[in-house]
Amino acid sequence: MKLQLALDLVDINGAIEVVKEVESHVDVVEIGTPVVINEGLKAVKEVKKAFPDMTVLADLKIMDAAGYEVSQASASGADIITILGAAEDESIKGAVKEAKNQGKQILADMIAVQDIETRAGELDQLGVDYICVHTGYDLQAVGKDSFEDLAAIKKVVKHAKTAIAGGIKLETLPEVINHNPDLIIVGGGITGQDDQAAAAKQIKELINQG
Ligand SMILES: O=C([C@H](O)CO)[C@H](O)[C@H](O)COP(=O)(O)O
Repeated sequence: MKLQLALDLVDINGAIEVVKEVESHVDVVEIGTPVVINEGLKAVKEVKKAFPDMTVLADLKIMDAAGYEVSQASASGADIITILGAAEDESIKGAVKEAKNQGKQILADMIAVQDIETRAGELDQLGVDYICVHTGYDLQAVGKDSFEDLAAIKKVVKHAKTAIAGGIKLETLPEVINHNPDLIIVGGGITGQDDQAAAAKQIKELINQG
């Protein structure tokens, strides 16, 4: 199980400062959708330039023009790029093809997918590298989580790695770990803490203990 730090509510300098604090405890750094909306792919480029050995994920949540958008994120230094699981199969295929050409990976985000199990099976066949169950901010606000969805996709996914995101904190981490996803994505559970390095360290230690 790997740990991905999601950076959503920072600017480029803020992102670099957070990564400096926590880099030895995280495996992947996510440039979150709000950061890309505010700063563009320059945010991906600058973070990758500052931390060339770090795996950087660009959370573009692609819905269309997938091959082109993957090519642009890849040129900016992203190692993993996200597409919405709800996108058309043609878009998924375009993203996977371009990522393979560039030696990059695709994470399909299942946010707002209704039939999670069926779609996860299809995405697995379409060749995405990760399938991520995700309770976004707006559903977190009404008390939802993604544990059942993770169990559902683990039943059908044969090739892709599994991931979970959305409101994961130290208190909910044991339940996440019990489900054994390949990638655990934590944003506010680290960035919202007074001591971000200590929070990341504690989370990583728990993950390593399995
Ligand atoms: O993808 C995310 C969200 O849609 C905003 O872009 C977050 O990165 C993801 O939910 C992880 O962040 P936390 O929920 O704060 O852990």
